[in-house]
Amino acid sequence: MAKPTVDYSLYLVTDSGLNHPSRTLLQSVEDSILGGVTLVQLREKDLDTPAFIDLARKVHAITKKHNVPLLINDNLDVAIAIDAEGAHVGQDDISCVEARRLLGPNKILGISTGTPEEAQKAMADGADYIGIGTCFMTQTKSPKRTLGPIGVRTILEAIPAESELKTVVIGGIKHDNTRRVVTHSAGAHGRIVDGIAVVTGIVGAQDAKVASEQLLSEFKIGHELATIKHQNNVRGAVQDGRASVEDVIKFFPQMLTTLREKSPLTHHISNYVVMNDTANATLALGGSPIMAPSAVEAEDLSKVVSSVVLNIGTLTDSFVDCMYEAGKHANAQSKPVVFDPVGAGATKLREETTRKILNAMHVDIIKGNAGEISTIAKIVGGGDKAETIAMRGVDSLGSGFSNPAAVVQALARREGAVVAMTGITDYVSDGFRTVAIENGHAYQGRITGSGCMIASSIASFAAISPDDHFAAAVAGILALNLAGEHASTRADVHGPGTFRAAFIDEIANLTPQQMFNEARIKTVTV
Ligand SMILES: Nc1ncnc2c1ncn2[C@@H]1O[C@H](COP(=O)(O)OP(=O)(O)OP(=O)(O)O)[C@@H](O)[C@H]1O
Ligand SMILES: Cc1ncsc1CCO
Repeated sequence: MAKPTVDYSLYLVTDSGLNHPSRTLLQSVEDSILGGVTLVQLREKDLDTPAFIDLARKVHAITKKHNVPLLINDNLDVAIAIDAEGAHVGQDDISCVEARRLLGPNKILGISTGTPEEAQKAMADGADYIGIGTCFMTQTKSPKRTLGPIGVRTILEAIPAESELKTVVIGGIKHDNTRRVVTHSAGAHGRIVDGIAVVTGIVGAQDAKVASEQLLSEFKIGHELATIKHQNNVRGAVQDGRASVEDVIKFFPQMLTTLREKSPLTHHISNYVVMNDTANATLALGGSPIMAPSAVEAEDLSKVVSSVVLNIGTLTDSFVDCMYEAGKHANAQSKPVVFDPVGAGATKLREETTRKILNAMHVDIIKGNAGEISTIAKIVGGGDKAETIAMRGVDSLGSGFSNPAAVVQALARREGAVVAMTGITDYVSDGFRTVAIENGHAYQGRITGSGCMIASSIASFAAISPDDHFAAAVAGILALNLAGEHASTRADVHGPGTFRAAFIDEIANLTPQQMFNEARIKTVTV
């Protein structure tokens, strides 16, 4: 028989130990197929071969009835005995070459991979597909390190665009992270995972049919979004409906007026150093802050706030737990998330936390100084050849990137986010529109938290500009830079201390018209 064509979209991997107590494994398998599962793998680590064969025959009867291929985990004898459609092997099991020899050319063969090298070897050794994982921590495996969508992307990018090798992602995939995993792991050359492999999310569910329906629907949405993102990147042009930079600037006075009328509430998980200043800057601008670092209230808050700021300045485990919760709920409710990776390059903990946050949620706007942005470029990779900018503590050292506009534009495209990089000149890009903002005053660099206040200002503008976060980021920076300029010329400002107070005053005094008249913003063509 010829090798069956396989739809990898929703791949059920069974585990008797995790099956919901109210259902038998056979019931879960059938329910999941009725809910849309397209491929089944029978994984039984503790059964001897005769018992495994017995169970496999029963499962096979169900999968055959519904025309869904069945693969057997690890035990090739079982796969051959029941004439399953194929097998899946791990890195420590029988080799891929040997498995192919035993199965013959017309059976489906998959192998688990966790590195680009393993993926390339699987391709050379004749695998049909690879399982890429572990993506997130799971009940079934406790790996030393999880890949996250960023790690999955690195593996996808190691597979040549023309290769027919199929890919599924595995490890902790649930309906509420599927969309993000699929979109965020999509490779620069356009490769998107062909499917999601799920264990607990299906067999552990009381209703495996409903769980499968939800997962399949999320996978399809994620796949479509990833395809659109790739097409936009390839097109490389301003997308239809995206306002030009000139039009964006013309609209700034109206944006400030709207912000003051609506006074959007922003959930801040910020640092101890700047918490008071960022709250006051938000109020002075016209927004409304709530500083709430407990994970316990993050879900409740997500229902009432209009945007979220995540700032890792004074990092503790409990702050980070709250960031995951707040980010997850904000994503689910389409509320913009602004990420301020304070000091990201300064220590391993900050770099790892930055990686985890980028993996755990979709960040709409990334705001950082050159050192922080260079660390993120290093984490997410992708060949934009960003130089490494050193940091000392939370401050960026040196004169910055040789081509800062190219760095922010490349990072924005790669992350599908708006990237704002502060410094003497600030750069903002959504991957298509890239600007340099010349406003601002050196005094801002002499007080702590002026970058953090900018993240708050961006979040207030993002709340009233849900369809254009690029406009929000530029407006957010401009507003505070104008306030910095105005404060610096005041007769009562004699140094950083008096500047700090005057700065808050001038944020409040800013007029909508100044947002247009005094803007020194230019488009940069990369
Ligand atoms: N010399 C300068 N001239 C003009 N503007 C400046 C200057 N230094 C800083 N700024 C402005 O200060 C703001 C904060 O930028 P900066 O890069 O200093 O942030 P940061 O290092 O993240 O700050 P922090 O960590 O203290 O919050 C930006 O809007 C930037 O334009
Ligand atoms: C100085 C400092 N240290 C941790 S956070 C912070 C404020 C600047 O972000």
